[in-house]
Amino acid sequence: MDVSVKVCGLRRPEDAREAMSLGADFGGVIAHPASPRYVAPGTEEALLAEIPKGKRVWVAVEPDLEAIEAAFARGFDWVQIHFDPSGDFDPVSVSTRFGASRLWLVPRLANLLDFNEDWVGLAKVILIDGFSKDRMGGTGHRVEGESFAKLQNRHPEQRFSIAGGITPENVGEVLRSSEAAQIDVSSGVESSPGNKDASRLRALFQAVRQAEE
Ligand SMILES: O=C(O)c1ccccc1N[C@@H]1O[C@H](COP(=O)(O)O)[C@@H](O)[C@H]1O
Repeated sequence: MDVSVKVCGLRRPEDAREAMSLGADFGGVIAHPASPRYVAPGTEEALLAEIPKGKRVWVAVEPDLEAIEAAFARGFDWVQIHFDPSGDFDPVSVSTRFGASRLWLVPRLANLLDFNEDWVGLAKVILIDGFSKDRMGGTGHRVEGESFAKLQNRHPEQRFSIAGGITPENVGEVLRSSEAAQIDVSSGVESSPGNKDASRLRALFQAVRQAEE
């Protein structure tokens, strides 16, 4: 099976160029100020020049509607929203306003059993990321592959992506256990937070292609 790969947390144009040349399906740009991978809205021009149209994902934590609108206006194709399901953020109103086809949703879940069936269909992709009680994303924490596979099998009509601590070394096992068709990778291909490592990127894509055979 072909696996879609998003390389997230791109900050440097040369990292985006390398990821795209290796076959990344999506490039993610983080708009969360607390992240070491933060790229301020409006300063993404050089980065976007290296990510072809159709592959540009803007990643934010509970953004307001105006910020989402502005990200689309700057040339992003997709908006990936991390949110806390126990808080005030309403994924239904965002999906209604912008349409599910342009959204990726990332509910912050300590336990996949807390997945709310009502989220199915609200977004093109629902991303399952590793949980941390202190952080909203980019945690480096793993998701249990078998639990992800069960969730995907319960909702075959919804595309899911798995994230959290995926590295060149563990991606084969992640793909086997989760049966995921889409993965999201960030800290596992970095030399330091926010800086991608070209050799780790190459190793990641090589391992993915091997797993696809
Ligand atoms: O990377 C961040 O700092 C970040 C901050 C806020 C929201 C999302 C963030 N990153 C997302 O988390 C996944 C997994 O990262 P990792 O591989 O565990 O480091 C990453 O792909 C982004 O989508």
